[in-house]
Amino acid sequence: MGDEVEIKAVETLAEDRYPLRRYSFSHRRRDGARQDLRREVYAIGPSVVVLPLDPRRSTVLLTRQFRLPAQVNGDEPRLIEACAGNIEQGDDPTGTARKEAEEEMGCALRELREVFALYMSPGVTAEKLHFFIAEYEPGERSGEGGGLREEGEDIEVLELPLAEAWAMVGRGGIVDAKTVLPLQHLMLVRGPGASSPPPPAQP
Ligand SMILES: Nc1nc2c(ncn2[C@@H]2O[C@H](COP(=O)(O)OP(=O)(O)O[C@H]3O[C@H](CO)[C@@H](O)[C@H](O)[C@@H]3O)[C@@H](O)[C@H]2O)c(=O)[nH]1
Ligand SMILES: [Mg+2]
Repeated sequence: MGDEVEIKAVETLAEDRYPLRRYSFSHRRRDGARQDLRREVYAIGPSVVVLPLDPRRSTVLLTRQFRLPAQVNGDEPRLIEACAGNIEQGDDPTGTARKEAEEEMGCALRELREVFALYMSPGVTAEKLHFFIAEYEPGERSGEGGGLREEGEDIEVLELPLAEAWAMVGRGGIVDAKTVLPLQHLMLVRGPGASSPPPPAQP
């Protein structure tokens, strides 16, 4: 990078859950000219996304929770999502994936495998998401899930056949990118799996 980017000033515009910072900087354009710019960055640290799969029945565990930005947009606000959470200082991605799966879905994870780490909105936020595929057993629950009530979480747990979850993406029933990506990954690497739907089961 060399002298391509020079940060000149950083202001914190807001600091509640995460800091919102304004950077004044100059950078070198491809034609060699220097340009001064100001950009705001929502300084969210790394997070995890975890999609648990029962490989025998080809089902996945998902969550449903209220999301204010969808409400503000006039969309259905109770979004179906893969379990996700921010990595707290001192924690690592794998530990956070296990903790979030327990808190949000009451799910004890077996095999846990990171498949990719992606920026979801790099024009706006520094947040990078570590995506995990995990395995779970339908009978093994560590708790009720639901999230942390004291933090305002009210999370419903859904168990769906992978093929049905993927069909919902096509119908617009799943509109969250961090959920579509691991579902698509599973469809690519293993296909829909079990051909007959599993019996209804509470995860
Ligand atoms: N006080 C306060 N609390 C907040 C705010 N926003 C969220 N929270 C609380 O902070 C916790 C966030 O829970 P996580 O499980 O860590 O995050 P998430 O809401 O599931 O969102 C995850 O996915 C997003 C992508 O879709 C990510 O952008 C996000 O960083 C995180 O990884 C929840 O208890 C929520 O109520 C806020 O503005 N103020
Ligand atoms: Mg969460």
